[in-house]
Amino acid sequence: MKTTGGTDDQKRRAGERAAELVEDGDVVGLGTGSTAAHAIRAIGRAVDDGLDVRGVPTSFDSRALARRSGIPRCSLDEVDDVDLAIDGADQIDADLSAIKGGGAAHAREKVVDAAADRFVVVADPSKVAESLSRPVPVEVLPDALAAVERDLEALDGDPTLRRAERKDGPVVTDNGNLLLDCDFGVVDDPASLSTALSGLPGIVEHGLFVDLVDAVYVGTDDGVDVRERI
Ligand SMILES: O=C(CO)[C@H](O)[C@H](O)COP(=O)(O)O
Repeated sequence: MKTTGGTDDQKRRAGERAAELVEDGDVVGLGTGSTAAHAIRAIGRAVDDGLDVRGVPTSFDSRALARRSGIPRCSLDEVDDVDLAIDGADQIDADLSAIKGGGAAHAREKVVDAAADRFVVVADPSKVAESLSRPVPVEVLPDALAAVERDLEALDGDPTLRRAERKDGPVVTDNGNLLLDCDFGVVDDPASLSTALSGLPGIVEHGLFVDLVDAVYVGTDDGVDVRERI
């Protein structure tokens, strides 16, 4: 379910510009995916140069990259506050609602990103859309799979179990759960759908991020377009 429309240079520009927002003493949410990885590497270089930060990883991969980049790490329950979170997205609309979870990490991402005083999405231009229309990743307790599939269909969704690429069987998240990618077509009202999904028993977390994003940094071929929540 990864989206790969943008170039690595576009992603790098977005990630590196967002990393410049990090200030000495900050606690920073470290997002997941190829664009957030550029931010993590840039923060690591700043740590080498003396910046004092702690990173709260959002996934196994972002924790490993933070370690390799030399960023001191902590968990959310060890800090009173997250100053800034930098994370990628699979699609982002004109109101800065986003779909996340292409890397199956949206449950922890939502907890960390929502805890941040400021949440900045880093993206390439292929992620920007007028309306959300990609399938929404839904993390599900394994025992609840069939019941959640039925509930999603009742919401006019078309769920597909995400399968692993390099093994037979389903994707298992960092939290030991399964993933349904649920196609709702064009999502006319992300807030209502988000509320409906959050109310379904067996759903651990879904990938609709509504009213959470403060700014989007879109890396282009020659710079970075910044969109701030108004
Ligand atoms: O939500 C995510 C992981 O769960 C990622 O942030 C999202 O998939 C974007 O990844 P990339 O920057 O590699 O396109």
